Amino acid sequence: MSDLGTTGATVNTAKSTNVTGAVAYSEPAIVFDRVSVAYGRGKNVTNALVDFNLRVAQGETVALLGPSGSGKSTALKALAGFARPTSGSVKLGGRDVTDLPPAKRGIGVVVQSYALFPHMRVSENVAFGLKANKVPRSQIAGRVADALAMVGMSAYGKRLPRELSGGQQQRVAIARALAIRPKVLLLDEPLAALDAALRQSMLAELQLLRKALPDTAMLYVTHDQSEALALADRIVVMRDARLVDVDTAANLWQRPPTSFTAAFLGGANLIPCTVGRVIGTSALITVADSTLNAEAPQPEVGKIDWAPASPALLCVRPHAITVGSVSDKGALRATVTASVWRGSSTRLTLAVDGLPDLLVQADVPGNAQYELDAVVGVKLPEPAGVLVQTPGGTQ
Ligand SMILES: Nc1ncnc2c1ncn2[C@@H]1O[C@H](COP(=O)(O)OP(=O)(O)OP(=O)(O)O)[C@@H](O)[C@H]1O
Repeated sequence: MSDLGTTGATVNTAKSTNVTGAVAYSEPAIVFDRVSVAYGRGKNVTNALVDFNLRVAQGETVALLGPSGSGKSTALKALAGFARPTSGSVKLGGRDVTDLPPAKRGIGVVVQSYALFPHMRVSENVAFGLKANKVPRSQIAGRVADALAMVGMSAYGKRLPRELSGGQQQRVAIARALAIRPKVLLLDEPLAALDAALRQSMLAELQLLRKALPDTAMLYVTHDQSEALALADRIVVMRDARLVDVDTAANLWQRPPTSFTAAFLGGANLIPCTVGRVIGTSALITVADSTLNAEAPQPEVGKIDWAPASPALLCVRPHAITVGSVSDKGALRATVTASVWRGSSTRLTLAVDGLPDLLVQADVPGNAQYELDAVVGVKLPEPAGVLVQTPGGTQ
């Protein structure tokens, strides 16, 4: 497990230079300190979050990414005050808020089913938080108009929530949270209710917003990796109530620390291989009797022993695989077991000779016409991919 989430002093603490030129370190905007949350009691207890550590710097966007039920929303609820930790603490701007009621935490929250005030018009809903936060009356109309424009809802200010579609209501909820320009903004699957085109434009809006509010920390729950990749400075990958990995999107993508993250982020192929000679961060490996080069990464903290003759997994993205003739130099012989056209590419599922119990996924450009059971040649890139430890780290 990567523990960058617990080493926030070096990774997450915002640094600024004050007027005297001295470097000042400010408190992280968000701290989870060994937070656990359990629902129910006795035999019916669900450990929804276990020993969760994370620091989010001021102005940083962190995405919580993981499969359904992995504890993402629970982490967010613990911070917002909607779920009480059974142990551990949460801090906002250095202040322990574990025992504060939600309304006193001063954070903007958008959840998937956020209920707007049904009797208030859209503009009144958005203005509500501004009034509660004592924004001068003269600024309210302008701030409401700005917030509605950000979510493409300028024309709907006079409507009641029941006169809007679900997606439109959610956009108003986002506008309402944004209008108060909170230091911490929590978003739980905020785009899930929107159709694909709207989701894209809202993603772009949220990116702009991120730039427009450089001091606001955002914690963004999603199970959609493309949202996490588009928005987050860092991604937390969660599984079974625990943090599995945390790092920048680029690092998690290029050098996944765990097989779970490799598979979850981008659906990588994890091909069993045997490690040979390792020099620095390069390794010779054997895959189905072929000897190939691979990257043997080292984490920033700790060290992986890529021991010679030990088993490992070779992480190869589907788009990095080339499919051609079986007679191509260095090609592995494979049989096409499925072919699905996806518009700009075709996803081939391949049974590769010498790799039993594994189907390799390859994305080839365009609408490639391959017959089922066709024999093809599969070439891995150079280097062939990145080594990932087998689950449990057995070497
Ligand atoms: N109020 C509750 N009472 C009992 N169990 C709950 C409650 N809320 C969540 N859980 C359970 O806690 C676990 C974590 O749920 P959580 O909603 O945090 O997951 P998630 O990763 O956000 O999932 P999703 O992506 O489906 O929203 C799940 O097993 C869920 O069934």
